[in-house]
Amino acid sequence: ILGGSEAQPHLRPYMASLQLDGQHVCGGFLIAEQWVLSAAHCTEETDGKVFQVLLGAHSLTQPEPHKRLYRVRAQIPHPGSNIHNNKDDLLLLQLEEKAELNAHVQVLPFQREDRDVAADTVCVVAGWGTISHSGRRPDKLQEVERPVISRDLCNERTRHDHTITHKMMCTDSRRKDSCKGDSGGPLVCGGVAEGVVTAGSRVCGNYKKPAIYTRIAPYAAWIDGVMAAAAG
Ligand SMILES: O=C(O)c1[nH]c2ccc(F)cc2c1NC(=O)[C@H]1C[C@@H]1c1ccccc1
Repeated sequence: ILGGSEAQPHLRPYMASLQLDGQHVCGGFLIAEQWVLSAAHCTEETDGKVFQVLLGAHSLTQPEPHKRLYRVRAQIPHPGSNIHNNKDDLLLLQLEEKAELNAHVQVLPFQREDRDVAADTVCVVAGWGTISHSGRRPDKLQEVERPVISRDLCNERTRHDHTITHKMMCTDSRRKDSCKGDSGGPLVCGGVAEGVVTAGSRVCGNYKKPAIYTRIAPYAAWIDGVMAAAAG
């Protein structure tokens, strides 16, 4: 997160850190007791290794009550996701067991109504991603408020040049922005997850390259289907 501030500890109890060998790779968030939603690109370059999911954390390194690392039973990227673009950039992770819910570990509801969030709506994005252009990594969860920008503005030639589909949304990236390592985390508007930070590599903090999120509502049926099928 560029230009943000340290989150109030455990006030975003849905936040997840996707880790490989104890290292934070991407964000994610709890959408059900046994399910975390993140971004499919985060599984690139992991040569088939399976993530572990840290829940209940504020600091990535310090011992904290209710902080717990969960094994992942299954990682399911959206079938339409691919390495060439940001399309369908979603990843579902089934935890080995149901997460123990408490004040520090809670599910975040996601938007099911497929309607664009109005431009200028102020949303919040949080994560343990880079906090400086030099790539400094925070130990504690960061957050920043960002206004939604219209798809038309985001699709202008000098911005994302008509690559933003109706299943994506954008926020202003002037100075304050999500960045590498924040991918997979939720864009929260009015207490509901409306988007997931896309994990395609992109410059951060440059107003000419707005942040891109996968809208969640268009994928509600896919998410429900995967969770129902796995429940058996
Ligand atoms: O965050 C992303 O957009 C993104 N997309 C990817 C694709 C492949 C892939 F193997 C990883 C990623 C990845 N995350 C990262 O590189 C994370 C490791 C870096 C990081 C940044 C800040 C703080 C801690 C760690």
